[in-house]
Amino acid sequence: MANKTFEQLFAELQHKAATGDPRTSRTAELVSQGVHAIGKKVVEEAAEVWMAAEHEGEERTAEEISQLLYHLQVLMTARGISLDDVYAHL
Ligand SMILES: N=c1c2ncn([C@@H]3O[C@H](COP(=O)(O)OP(=O)(O)OP(=O)(O)O)[C@@H](O)[C@H]3O)c2ncn1[C@@H]1O[C@H](COP(=O)(O)O)[C@@H](O)[C@H]1O
Repeated sequence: MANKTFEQLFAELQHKAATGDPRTSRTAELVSQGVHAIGKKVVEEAAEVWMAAEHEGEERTAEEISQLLYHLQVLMTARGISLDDVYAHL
């Protein structure tokens, strides 16, 4: 049961990055920290996906994947890359 789709999350993050308060929005906080800090989170979350897939269950792995997808979307937002920009390469 999904809380939201990939596209819905991306739209929410665009709004948070533009209007969110870094004190209350994780997205606004990360975007204010910049691409370098967000990139480190992407690498960290990717490693956690790998470890979960190899050593933990499906639910834990899915949770880690959701965190990686979130941080990738934050990186896209910070760089001004749209979903269509990415879909064009799929
Ligand atoms: N999907 C997510 C999401 N996934 C992961 N995270 C963040 O990523 C963290 C998980 O990474 P870590 O375990 O490394 O957390 P941490 O150790 O506290 O991170 P550090 O500060 O130490 O780097 C979580 O604690 C969240 O802060 C997310 N933060 C927000 N969202 C969604 O994004 C939308 C906008 O959220 P806000 O910008 O916070 O309003 C909402 O729909 C949220 O549900």
